[in-house]
Amino acid sequence: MAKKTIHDFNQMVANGEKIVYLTAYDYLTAKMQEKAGVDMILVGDSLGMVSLGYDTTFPVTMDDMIRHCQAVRRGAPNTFIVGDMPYMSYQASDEQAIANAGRFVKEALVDAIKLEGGGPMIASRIKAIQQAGILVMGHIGLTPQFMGQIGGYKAQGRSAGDALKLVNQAKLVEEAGAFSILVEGVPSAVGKAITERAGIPILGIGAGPYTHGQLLIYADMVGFYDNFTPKFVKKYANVGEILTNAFKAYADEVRQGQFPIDGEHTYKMKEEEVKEFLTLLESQK
Ligand SMILES: Nc1nc(=O)c2c([nH]1)NC[C@@H]1CN(c3ccc(C(=O)N[C@@H](CCC(=O)O)C(=O)O)cc3)CN21
Ligand SMILES: CC(C)C(=O)C(=O)O
Ligand SMILES: [Mg+2]
Repeated sequence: MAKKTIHDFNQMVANGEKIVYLTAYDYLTAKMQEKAGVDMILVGDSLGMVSLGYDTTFPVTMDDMIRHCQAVRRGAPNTFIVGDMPYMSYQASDEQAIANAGRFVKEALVDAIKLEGGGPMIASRIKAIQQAGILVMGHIGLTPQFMGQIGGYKAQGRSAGDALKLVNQAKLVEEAGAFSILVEGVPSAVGKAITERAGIPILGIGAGPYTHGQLLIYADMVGFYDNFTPKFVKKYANVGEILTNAFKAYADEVRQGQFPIDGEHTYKMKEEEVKEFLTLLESQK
């Protein structure tokens, strides 16, 4: 299937078709997701937590993101890929934001970038990157790069006043030129209000069923990442358990000499070569 474009995503919204969005961080996973027909892949800075083992997304660097976006691109050459701008790769200035967004496109051939926030400074960054010719996805609600100010990974927009602020942030991000917005960790009523008022595709993660599409962290929905599981995750498989059992079975068989089996998992040598080999060994004594 041909790679989808923003026109396809806008058409899907017009037709009432949901947009399927998942994160991926490596070649193998991206390949499976493309095969499964996922519409859009996010190489999230959750990479830092899910693949690199940090407790937060803060330590993730541009070089980390570029390397993993390249791997995902190789695995999913025909899927729309969004690169997530890591902490401090766009905050300092519009110029810094354009330069780093440009690296994602130039070095990893992503289709769009995403950045967190809904205030006037972020609106300026979105406008600058968009005017440089790059598609920008906004990200509001539970924004992990603001976790210090939020006070942890907590749902947002749970009071009437905070909910209204999020609706207004979505407007600001859309007006700044974002082609789509990801809304994370908000009550369904807030996801619904933002979606109904938007002129661009609204994607949700933990934002209820009314958004134009859904995102999950792939490692959560297959039961791979187990440090914590957000409330909004549904587990579709238990890959962590399957892999752990496979590793245990391998360990047992190696220890008991049951693996490898000679003749099955081994290289063969012609009979005459073995004979000559033994003679050579003998004559070397
Ligand atoms: N593996 C993984 N999945 C994610 O969804 C995710 C990441 N990592 N890393 C970056 C952010 C952090 N996110 C998180 C992390 C934790 C909760 C969580 O545990 N929430 C609790 C309490 C919510 C509250 O206090 O309001 C929950 O029960 O959902 C939610 C989103 C979403 N993102
Ligand atoms: C949690 C999602 C929205 C994200 O930004 C990421 O995967 O980094
Ligand atoms: Mg992120």
